[in-house]
Amino acid sequence: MRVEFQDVTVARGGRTVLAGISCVLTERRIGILGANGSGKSSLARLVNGLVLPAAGRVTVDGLDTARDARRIRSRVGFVFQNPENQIVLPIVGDDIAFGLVNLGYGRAEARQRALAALEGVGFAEAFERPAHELSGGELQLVALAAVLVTGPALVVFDEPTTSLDLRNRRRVGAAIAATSAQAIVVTHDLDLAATLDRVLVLDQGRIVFDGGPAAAIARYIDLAG
Ligand SMILES: Nc1ncnc2c1ncn2[C@@H]1O[C@H](COP(=O)(O)OP(=O)(O)OP(=O)(O)O)[C@@H](O)[C@H]1O
Repeated sequence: MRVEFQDVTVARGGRTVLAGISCVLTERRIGILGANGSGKSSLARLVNGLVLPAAGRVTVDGLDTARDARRIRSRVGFVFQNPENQIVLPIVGDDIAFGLVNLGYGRAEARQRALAALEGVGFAEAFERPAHELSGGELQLVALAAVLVTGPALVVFDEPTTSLDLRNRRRVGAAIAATSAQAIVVTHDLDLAATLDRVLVLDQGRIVFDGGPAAAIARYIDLAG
C-alpha cells in the first residue's frame, strides 16, 4: 500500500506532538525508532485514523484517514502495545476465529484458520487455552495472530516485542518476516529494526532520519547520547 503523510501536524492534550511530517511509505517493512515521547505511537496511529492530523493530510492508497477510516481499517490491521484490550473471548482459539466469523467465514473454517495463524506465530499450543491464563508476552503473540488471520494488506505494530523474552521476540520477528502483509513497526528493538527495509527516526515530533536500518540505528544511538 502507499501511505502518504502531507505536512502533518498532530496535537494531543493541547501540545504539538508531531510537526512537519511529510513522506511516502511503500516499502514492505518499515520501522519507526525514537525516544519515549518522540511521537512514534502517534505517527503509527495516523495510518488508520486512530489519530487525526490537526493540519495536513494522511492517505492510504489515496483514501483520506479523516474521511475513510472505516474502509482503511478493513485493509490495515493494528497490533497494540497492550494486547489485553484486543482479546474479547475467553478461549484463545475462539477469540481468533471470532474475527473471521464476523467477516463471513463458517465456524469450522474460521477455527482451522485460527489454528494456522497461531502456528504462524509459533504458538499453536495456545489454541484451547483461556486467554486470562497467558502471560503478557504470550498475549502479544495471540494478538498478532488475531490480526494476521484476517489477511490485512498492511499491519501497523506498536512496539510488538517490548514485553517479550528472547524466544518470543524471535517468534514475533519471524512472523513479521514471514507475513505477506506490508508492515510498519514501531520498536525499540534494534535487532528487529536491523531486519527492516527502511527506518524513520523521530526526535521531538520530527523525522530526523529516513533511510536504511544500519544508518538509522546509528542515528538513534547518537541521539540517545
Ligand atoms: N492521549 C494523549 N493525550 C495527551 N497527550 C498524549 C496522548 N498520547 C500521547 N501524548 C503525548 O504525545 C507525545 C508523543 O507520544 P507518543 O505516544 O506518540 O510517543 P512514543 O514515541 O510512542 O513514546 P513511547 O516510546 O513512550 O511509547 C508524548 O509527549 C505524550 O505524552
